[in-house]
Amino acid sequence: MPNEQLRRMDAFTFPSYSIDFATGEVLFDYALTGPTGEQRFTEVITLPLPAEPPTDETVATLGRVLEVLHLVAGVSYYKAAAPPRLVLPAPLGAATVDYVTAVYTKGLAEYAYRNQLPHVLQLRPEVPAGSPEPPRVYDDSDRRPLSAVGGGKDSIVSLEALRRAELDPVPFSVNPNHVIVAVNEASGLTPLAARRRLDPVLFDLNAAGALNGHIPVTAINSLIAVATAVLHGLGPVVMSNERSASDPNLVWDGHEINHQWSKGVEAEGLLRAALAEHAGLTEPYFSLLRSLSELHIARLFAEITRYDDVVTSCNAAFKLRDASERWCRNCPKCRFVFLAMAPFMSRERVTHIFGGDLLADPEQIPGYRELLGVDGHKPFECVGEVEESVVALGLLAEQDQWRDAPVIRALVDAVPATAWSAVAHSDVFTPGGPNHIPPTYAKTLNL
Ligand SMILES: CC(=O)N[C@H]1[C@@H](OP(=O)(O)OP(=O)(O)OC[C@H]2O[C@@H](n3ccc(=O)[nH]c3=O)[C@H](O)[C@@H]2O)O[C@H](CO)[C@@H](O)[C@@H]1O[C@H](C)C(=O)N[C@@H](C)C(=O)N[C@@H](CCC(=O)O)C(=O)O
Ligand SMILES: Nc1ncnc2c1ncn2[C@@H]1O[C@H](COP(=O)(O)OP(=O)(O)OP(=O)(O)O)[C@@H](O)[C@H]1O
Repeated sequence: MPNEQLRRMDAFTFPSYSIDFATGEVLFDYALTGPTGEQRFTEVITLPLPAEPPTDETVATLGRVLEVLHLVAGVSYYKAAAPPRLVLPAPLGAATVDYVTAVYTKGLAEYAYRNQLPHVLQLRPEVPAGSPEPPRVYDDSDRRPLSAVGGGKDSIVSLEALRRAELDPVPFSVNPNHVIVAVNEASGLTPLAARRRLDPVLFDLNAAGALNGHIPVTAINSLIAVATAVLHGLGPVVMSNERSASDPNLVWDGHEINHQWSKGVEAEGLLRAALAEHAGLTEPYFSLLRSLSELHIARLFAEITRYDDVVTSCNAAFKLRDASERWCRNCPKCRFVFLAMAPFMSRERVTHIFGGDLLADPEQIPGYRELLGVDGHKPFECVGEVEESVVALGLLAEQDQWRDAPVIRALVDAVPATAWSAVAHSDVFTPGGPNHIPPTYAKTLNL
């Protein structure tokens, strides 16, 4: 569909979805519609099948989870035209409407900001009248946890904490790439995997200049994980989203713009409420690391050595095409994670993990100045707060292995005195903040 026709679409709809229990394939249909025609999309999500066919009760609960996933996964296709109307297919409860509304507004806020589409932040879905059947209650709280694995340090910390607490975690990933496969192999655990196949039409539309941008992919991964846990009779989905994921990058048009919104505690609470209301799940989903800063997580990761040859957080390694092998060593994520790990391990070890020494590369100084709050705003990446970067730099400046490094000296001189005094009493290593961690799990981190 030509781009100018796409831009005249005035509604986004969810025509249907279906699941084939012989293959695990779930087909989600979407449509951009308008006076000049419609553009259809189909996303195929393939869930791993359990050894035994699911019971009718499980099928019913799974169906409810898939109804929410159908709505949330639509963001990938909605963003191609950003029509003013979001027309939902069936009645929903208030909590579920709240979650879907937040996904399409707060979850797409960075996309709206970068494309200057303020109406997206005001989207209110059109919900058919009526109330859905109340779901059966499904208490999964005491079953084996499904531990989401993204290939980076955070989920490794969680997986090892769950293993150490003998909670017998099952690693799970969506579209596990070479990094995630390597991390799972290093763990020695047997993982579960789901597949997502985006409609190739979207790539054609992108190539023809369709609107594009950041989406709340963690919301999609999370619901696929919950669906997998229900289908396999497993317990809570354990995520590894840190405290700072809840903090916005900036405010635009009166709205917080948060690159990581669907990793934040607000998204976590809204999803839990929607799953309780629509699917009857009592303890479906939480982040084990919610009360920790990225720097604290990096310190916990430094105690684990079996993943040094595989751990990778760089987003370049997760592109669908032309992915990098591991760390690109020239992006905000690489810069931040290197800075966060360096204080807690030898310079040789962190250089080995990254395949190079970012703090020996003067070309990284401009990017580090952004992370330290000296220039610009916090990058639109999954990076820690400015305070965390300043604390990490301060720790390095006191270490013999780093104190005289030219890049460290340049950065220490660039950070203003006000920033140093602000972190003098930092709580970066003090767990805190709202979280939904069940008591059984809270003690697994041995904090
Ligand atoms: C890996 C990455 O950063 N991808 C973003 C990038 O996509 P790009 O075009 O460079 O390549 P691909 O990832 O191969 O995607 C090709 C196009 O496909 C569409 N698409 C892809 C995945 C999906 O779930 N939905 C999609 O619509 C999209 O149009 C792509 O252009 O730039 C894109 C445009 O800005 C982003 O949409 C891609 O973001 C991915 C969904 C992605 O996986 N991003 C994660 C690295 C990410 O953003 N992680 C955040 C989590 C934030 C959250 O709240 O969930 C983080 O680490 O903080
Ligand atoms: N492909 C995926 N499948 C399932 N869960 C994922 C996937 N990618 C990321 N996640 C989960 O989403 C959350 C956010 O991902 P993120 O990339 O921040 O985590 P990570 O890769 O474990 O750590 P890091 O922040 O060091 O990259 C984490 O809980 C992670 O486990």
